[in-house]
Amino acid sequence: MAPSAVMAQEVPPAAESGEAPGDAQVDRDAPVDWDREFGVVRKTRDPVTGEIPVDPYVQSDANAGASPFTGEGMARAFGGQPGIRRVVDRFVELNTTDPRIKAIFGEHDMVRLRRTLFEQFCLILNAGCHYTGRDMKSSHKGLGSTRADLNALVENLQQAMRENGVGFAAQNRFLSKLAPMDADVSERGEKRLLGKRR
Ligand code: HEM
Repeated sequence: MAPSAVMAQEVPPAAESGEAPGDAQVDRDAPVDWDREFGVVRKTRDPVTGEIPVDPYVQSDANAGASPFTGEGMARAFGGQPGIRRVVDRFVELNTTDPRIKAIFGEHDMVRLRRTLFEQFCLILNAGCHYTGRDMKSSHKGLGSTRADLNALVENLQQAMRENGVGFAAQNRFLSKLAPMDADVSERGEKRLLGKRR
């Protein structure tokens, strides 16, 4: 085959200057793309919702992990949807600034959490919503949260409800809906260490 212009370009000019073959093509000052080197895939936020996409799952109200109250009493005690929104936003704020548990929330999508928590609370309180989030077991899998973390989170929820004028009886009724979820949202690390089971 006759030498072409392309083949002529492939002969490294550095060959005559003593550089190793191929060195001419390596830009030693170019920044290294470490994500590519380590195969890290970064998900970008949806430009409309601001949320980071999650793997596909089947949506169902059953994923909320508790059946709704009947009647309007609980929704009213929380101040309807606007009141539930205030409780959820404050609850998320407390959790993400609480030195005991903020590290667990650090790398996660708080835009999505605020939306799905609102839907979950609103559904359970019978305030007119559907829950579109994941079930409690799969969404908390691998977080490594313990019973102590759950206790801290419940204290924060109590504070958020108290600050937003939810009466004590309604607070306790709501917490009694969440309590059975404990095995799905936390691991019993300390209990196991102590050799005890609840
Ligand atoms: C009964 C108690 C709890 C309830 C009702 C609850 C509720 C929820 C809901 C609705 C979601 C969103 C699911 C989705 O994205 O589809 C979620 C996610 C999350 N929860 Fe909880 N949770 C509870 C306990 C906890 C505890 C104890 C911790 C840690 C201290 C925790 C940390 C998180 C984190 C970090 C996420 C985001 C997970 C992700 O982005 O993949 N949760 N939780």
